[in-house]
Amino acid sequence: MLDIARKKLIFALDVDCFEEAQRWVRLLHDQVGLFKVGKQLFTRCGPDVVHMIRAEGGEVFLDLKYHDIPNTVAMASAEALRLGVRMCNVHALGGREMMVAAATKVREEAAAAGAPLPLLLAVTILTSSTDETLREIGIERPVSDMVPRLARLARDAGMGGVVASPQEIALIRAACGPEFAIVTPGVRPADASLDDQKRIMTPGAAITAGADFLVIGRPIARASDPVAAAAAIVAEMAAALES
Ligand SMILES: O=c1ccn([C@@H]2O[C@H](COP(=O)(O)O)[C@@H](O)[C@H]2O)c(=O)[nH]1
Repeated sequence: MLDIARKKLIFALDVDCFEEAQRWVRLLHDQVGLFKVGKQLFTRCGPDVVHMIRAEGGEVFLDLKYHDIPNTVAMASAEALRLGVRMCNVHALGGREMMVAAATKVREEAAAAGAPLPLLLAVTILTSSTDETLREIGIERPVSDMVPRLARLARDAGMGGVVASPQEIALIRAACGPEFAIVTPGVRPADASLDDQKRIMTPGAAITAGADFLVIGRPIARASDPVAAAAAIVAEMAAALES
């Protein structure tokens, strides 16, 4: 069960230099299933960091959350495919036409190249957001309405899953069924700092709720012993999978 749990843990590589990213990959390679490359590291290091992780034997979630006109997002998603990432994502708030364009382009390009299809994810509502955040930008519906609504839109547009808080897993499963992938940041061990995360759950509770993958960064990166912190999270996930 520990192996299954480990494969579900994604470490957020939120660092600002290539060498530090490589140190983390080497340190945590046996503890986690994937490494997430986000805006900070990709803006600093570009595709080289993705190539490095793959050369080290790791798999990559390219978390660039594309949100632009449909053609731009489709072309950017095709570039993500060419990098050989296992997962990449767009913002569901970019709308149906944008998601259809991305999903269609990635499928066509993967088929033409004989390349494996990455898991295309749509970010629903960021885990740092609350109902109040939505009201501030003119969205009167609560997070608990918006997340399943965006998840359904993403599924119908051809996305393979969503990024959401573990708090919304039951709503997403009811809207989109058991096969639709749910990747959850906003995960905090019971004694960890929440940082800027607002809609959180513990690793065990997220697994029990049905998360397919957990994204965790600072609780591991800022621990005095990151390997032990990752191992403790994996053990908590494994215990939840067993029960
Ligand atoms: O809704 C979202 C979408 C993406 N993220 C990303 O996940 C990690 C979380 O890191 P922690 O240090 O564990 O908070 C981070 O890279 C975010 O960009 C998210 O948190 N919420």
